[in-house]
Amino acid sequence: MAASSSKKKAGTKVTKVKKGAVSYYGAGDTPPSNSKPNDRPAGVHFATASFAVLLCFACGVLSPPLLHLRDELLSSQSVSAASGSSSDRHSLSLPQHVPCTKANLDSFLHSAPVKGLHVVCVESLQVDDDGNEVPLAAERRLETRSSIRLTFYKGAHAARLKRRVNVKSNSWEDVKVKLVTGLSLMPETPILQPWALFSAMGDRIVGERDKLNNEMNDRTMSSLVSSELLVIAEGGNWIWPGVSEGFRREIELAPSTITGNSKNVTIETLSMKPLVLSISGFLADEECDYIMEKAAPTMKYSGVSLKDADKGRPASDWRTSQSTFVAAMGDPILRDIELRTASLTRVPVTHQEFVQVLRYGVTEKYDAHHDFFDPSSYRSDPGTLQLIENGKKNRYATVFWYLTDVARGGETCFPRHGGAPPPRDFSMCTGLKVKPQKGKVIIFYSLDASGEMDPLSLHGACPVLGKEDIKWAANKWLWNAPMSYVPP
Ligand SMILES: O=C(O)CCC(=O)C(=O)O
Ligand SMILES: [Fe+2]
Repeated sequence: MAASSSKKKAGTKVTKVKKGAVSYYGAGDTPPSNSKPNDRPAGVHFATASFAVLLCFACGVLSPPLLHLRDELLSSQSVSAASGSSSDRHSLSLPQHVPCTKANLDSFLHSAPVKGLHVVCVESLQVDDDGNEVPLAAERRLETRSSIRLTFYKGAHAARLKRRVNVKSNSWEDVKVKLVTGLSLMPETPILQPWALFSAMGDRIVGERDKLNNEMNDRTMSSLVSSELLVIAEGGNWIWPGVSEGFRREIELAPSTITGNSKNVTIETLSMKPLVLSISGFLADEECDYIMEKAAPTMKYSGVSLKDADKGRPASDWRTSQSTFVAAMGDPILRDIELRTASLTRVPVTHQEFVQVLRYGVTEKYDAHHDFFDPSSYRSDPGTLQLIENGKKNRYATVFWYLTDVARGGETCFPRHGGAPPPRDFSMCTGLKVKPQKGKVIIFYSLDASGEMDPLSLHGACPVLGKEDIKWAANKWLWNAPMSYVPP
């Protein structure tokens, strides 16, 4: 990765996209009739926690989400090439240049279309001596251009048939019209978030609803051109393209707020359907020990947030583990991990719930469920419906932290792996099984790239089998929009 400043910033590298190979950038249902992930008792904790988070932001105890700023990179190429238009030159920071080479495209394109995910390449064109529009050499892409050429890979699909259009103006609104028509982008609705456009590194550049003044327009256009390879997520939040099972992508995380060091991690695709990614060594052993120690005094047998059809049933019908929510306020270690989680997912820290720590003793488990809130299951629960704004807001992804190794059992299972039908018995531990490993985290997406609930994200915790084993883990739930508090 090329960076113009000596200060290292978060980024990703991709070169090739071979199954199982690390890649580098050249220069990234429900149980029987359904419990829902969040405990009713824990639902109260959840709401209180969210309120506290909001209060904290309001009073400035926590820093605002600087993730995207922090992730912005000035590539040496973009800087040395910024000799053209004044708007380009005056850009404060531009995303890292990820050229649309075959190797880089291979790290973003899939063998089958992905709903709601698109890749767009942006080329600068200039009129040559014969009056023909020709692409500008990469190092001159920020210079005055006659137009830009957009190449669409709808559904992030590596199809041979790709669409190209030219845009003559330097106006984001004109580019937007081409994107909307070329990719059939769905507009924001009362139950759908606006779409957003990202650099290949997951930096949000602009969104459907953003209103840009002239300066912002110029900066946005420079960002599009300097990035070259762009990603659009119709749900409005970054999602790491899975590419294929076994695909590995190395990314650099934002520096730690405690040590100032940044580290590289490898994101491995465990499953495409549902999308499950695994990151070993994300948490240090000492951090895992610290979280368990901090959570231990308040651990209680977990509840579940009952769906309409399950009212009156005990939580232990589905879940026999203990849990507690832990706030990060005034806790630099937890706060550092939250920011690292935001850097890993490229989803702002404002979208996070407090971490929910879990403990399973021998035989304890959690039957298959979804982490999202399906509005159709909460028709008699106005509190939940209000919280999720009738479905517009929802849990987007789970970053699941494994705090201990478990010798036997205790896997996280995904019974619908590969698109399998819903299991007949939700307590059966079937499908993809992820073994707990201290410090490892997995990311699974409850909503797909289009922002819709993904029924295949059904998952559960297999019973712990070893007599000596205790499984400690934690849910870090990320929402598709900033958290807000709705009084019960
Ligand atoms: O413990 C696990 O592996 C999964 C737990 C889970 O899905 C949850 O708490 O929502
Ligand atoms: Fe879950």
